[in-house]
Amino acid sequence: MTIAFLGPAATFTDLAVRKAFPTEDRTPCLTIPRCMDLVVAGEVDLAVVPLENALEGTVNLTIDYLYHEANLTIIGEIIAPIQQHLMVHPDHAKRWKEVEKILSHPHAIAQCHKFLHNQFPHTRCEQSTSTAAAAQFISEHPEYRYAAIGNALSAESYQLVIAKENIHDYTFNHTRFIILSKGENRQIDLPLKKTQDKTTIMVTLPTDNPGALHQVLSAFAWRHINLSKIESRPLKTGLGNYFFIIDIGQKMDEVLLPSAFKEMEALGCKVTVIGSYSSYLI
Ligand SMILES: O=C(O)C(=O)Cc1ccccc1
Repeated sequence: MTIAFLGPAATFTDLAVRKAFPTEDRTPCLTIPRCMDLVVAGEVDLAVVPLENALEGTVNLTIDYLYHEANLTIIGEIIAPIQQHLMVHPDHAKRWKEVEKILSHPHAIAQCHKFLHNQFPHTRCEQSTSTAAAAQFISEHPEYRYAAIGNALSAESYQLVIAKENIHDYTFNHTRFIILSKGENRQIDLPLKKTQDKTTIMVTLPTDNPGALHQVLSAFAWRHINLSKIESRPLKTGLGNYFFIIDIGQKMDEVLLPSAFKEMEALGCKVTVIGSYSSYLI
């Protein structure tokens, strides 16, 4: 089996893939959409992409590409702890406080916002395609006095020195990664701790039915179905037009969830199940 992930080697996504699929082949990709495209095209079996971070929230690109472009199924979820470190080229290890620029993935920069604001108030941050891409750039360009933010494996893989450990602003820093597959739901069993079952749906509301969102929530509430997340994203058809992503705290069944979805469709909602899967913790 081959698994696409946001590369290069040693990203946080790569760490999750190595833990979840220790013996499978891995294909690094430059972007999250590229990971999904490879699954759609049948060039790889699965993709693992970040979906949500505890500090920074949803990875909008992942949700939006899933809704608008890539018809894929979520077959599993991996929740991984995230520790961000500041790293520099060994040539600059002693004078790391004088770096001129800090590179990283936008989510990693956002997770360290307070640290950067307090310790590097005059240093520019620049987005890179991933944390490991930032580390790789720094490794290949000792002539620049730059730093990268990323994990310990990327420091080791690209021969960088960790100048400051654990620079993320809040201790409880976790990221949810989803495992995507083409076609029907397929069962996977990962060598990790299984924590809960989930079903994720995407819902659009009717435009001519005031109170529809309340009624959607009622369809779950009176059945005692637990929701762990609801979020709106723009439909990209005009201001005020949204779709909703809803995480339900149980697997798809024969009766309860189908009856809730039928009730929502009777209100004029469009309901798409994008996965019913187990969540695993690293
Ligand atoms: O850039 C990476 O290493 C990624 O895998 C994306 C990411 C960035 C920050 C936190 C979690 C995942």
